[in-house]
Amino acid sequence: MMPSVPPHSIEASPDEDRERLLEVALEVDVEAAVGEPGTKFRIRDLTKISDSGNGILRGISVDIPKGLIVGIIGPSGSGKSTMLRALNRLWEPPRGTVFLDGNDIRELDVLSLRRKVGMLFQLPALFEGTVADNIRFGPQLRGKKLTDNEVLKLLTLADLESSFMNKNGSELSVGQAQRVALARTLANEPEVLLLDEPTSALDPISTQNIEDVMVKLKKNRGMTTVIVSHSIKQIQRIADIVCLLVDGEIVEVLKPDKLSEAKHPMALRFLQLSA
Ligand SMILES: Nc1ncnc2c1ncn2[C@@H]1O[C@H](COP(=O)(O)OP(=O)(O)OP(=O)(O)O)[C@@H](O)[C@H]1O
Repeated sequence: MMPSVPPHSIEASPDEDRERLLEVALEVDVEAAVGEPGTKFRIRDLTKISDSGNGILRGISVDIPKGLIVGIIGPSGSGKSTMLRALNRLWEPPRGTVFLDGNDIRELDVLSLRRKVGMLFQLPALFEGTVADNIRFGPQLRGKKLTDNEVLKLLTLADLESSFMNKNGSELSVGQAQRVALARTLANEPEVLLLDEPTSALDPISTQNIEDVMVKLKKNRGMTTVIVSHSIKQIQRIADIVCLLVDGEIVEVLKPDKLSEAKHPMALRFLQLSA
């Protein structure tokens, strides 16, 4: 069933001028957007009501294009994490509301989904053991043992030196541990990264390292990334599109350099106070 509200939508194709596509952006009609090859996630009328009857997500409809970085910003408690967690079923969205490459994620095997759609949280939680043990963990579950060389490649990808390989997780700073968590996620060869305030506990240099990796992954691997951040500056540095979430609703979808053109009063107030 089509939602009554047209989804915010943007499409991307590696063969076409991305800037032009971003300009066209938004407000593409549902019919045209559904199943388009440039769409990674299709979200339709995603709703969550709390046990006490409050709307946590109120009919979110948006398309997440392939190969771009999508930022989600909004006031505390607006539903950003809940929306993000729906995308890999850390919270189970209702059937018929979230589609990955056109497939309802509720119909997919949840473990395969989470391999394809990796997630990083605000604070990295490493398993006991060495950095290499952590990175090998995911592939090992599928019966694949990563060689030292493969582990090194993942470390490099996450901007860590080879000397980290045999360090124990407990010896690392939060910023280094976050990059190991990223390498561990990348070991599963995800197509999408979900990042929930991944740098809010990091210093500016570690933050920049993680941001650089995100941008490199987009450029070199066509990674689709959805990042929740409280930092509008961060979103402006790395995102291609930004969704403004207020009180469980996406009230604006804009290019990051057009944030000042937001019209929704709450969104405007939030942007002014966060600037
Ligand atoms: N399982 C739940 N049961 C009841 N209420 C919940 C549940 N999960 C989240 N909430 C409520 O839903 C609202 C949205 O929470 P969420 O964590 O998604 O917001 P957020 O925008 O990510 O907030 P923040 O920026 O503070 O992290 C909040 O009011 C929260 O208290």
